[in-house]
Amino acid sequence: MAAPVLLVRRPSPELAKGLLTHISDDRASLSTGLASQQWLEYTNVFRAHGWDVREVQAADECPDGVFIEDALLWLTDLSEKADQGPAIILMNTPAPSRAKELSTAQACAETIATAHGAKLYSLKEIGGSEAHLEGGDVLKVGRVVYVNSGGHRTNEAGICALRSIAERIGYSVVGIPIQGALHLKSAVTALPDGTVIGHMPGLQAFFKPYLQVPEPEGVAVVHLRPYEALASAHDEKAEAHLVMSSSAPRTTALLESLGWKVTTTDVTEFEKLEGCVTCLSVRCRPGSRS
Ligand SMILES: CN(C)C(=N)NCCC[C@H](N)C(=O)O
Repeated sequence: MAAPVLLVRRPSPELAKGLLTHISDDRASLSTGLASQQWLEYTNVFRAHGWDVREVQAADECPDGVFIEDALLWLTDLSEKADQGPAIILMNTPAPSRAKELSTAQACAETIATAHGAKLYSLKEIGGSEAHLEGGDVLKVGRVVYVNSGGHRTNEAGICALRSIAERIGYSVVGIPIQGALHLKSAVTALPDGTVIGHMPGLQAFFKPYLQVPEPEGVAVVHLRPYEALASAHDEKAEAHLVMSSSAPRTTALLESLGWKVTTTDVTEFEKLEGCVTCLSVRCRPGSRS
């Protein structure tokens, strides 16, 4: 894989009919025109940093189709010999209005798997039709894959199916019981040095090191670094450039004060649907500084 691949799907014209679970309903103010502009600017941040941005086939009949992270999961091979190759896993959502997203996501996953020597898995084939998992419920921190065991989009059968894949390529899978947030990555993500960041109370019990951030929108960061690397305290901060929402200026200032390079981007229209900067893409990274 020459350049890392960013899988994205453009927003549906029906975006304002997207699902809401835990936040107040401001969908009436949502502008699909502004959402399209924000989505394009989001993809341009990655293009500007050497990512190969690939569009998954549009799914205009799927209001939440832009949240492609929930449909596909990429796991770089972090096993000792790295002889298995990466895995790209088709998720299995329990949300009826999102089920139709999976067919076009699968078509893209097949293309990526062929082009990049990845093994394609279907969660449903491994765990059965009642095994549910969405990519928003998965947070990779080095060789640990944290999965939400307290939500309603992922269940135990889904976690077991994921574990049967992930352990083969060097990961351990740890369930975290998140309550009161849609996905695991609605509550926490991680800095390149392995520090987990969150905003809701009570999360520090699950993660070490942990950093409380001042805004809920500040929880989500994506690393612009083009390769997967084991989280380490010695990560070159200048190299580990982060993308985050413009809706969290105090968190941006906090992370910059700690030496992290941050690029902010507007995702307000997606935040109205409980989305964030991680949901809008699948980051397919090669395994090392290749
Ligand atoms: C990290 N997050 C939150 C995600 N990966 N997905 C957001 C999905 C939002 C959509 N309206 C829904 O309710 O499915």
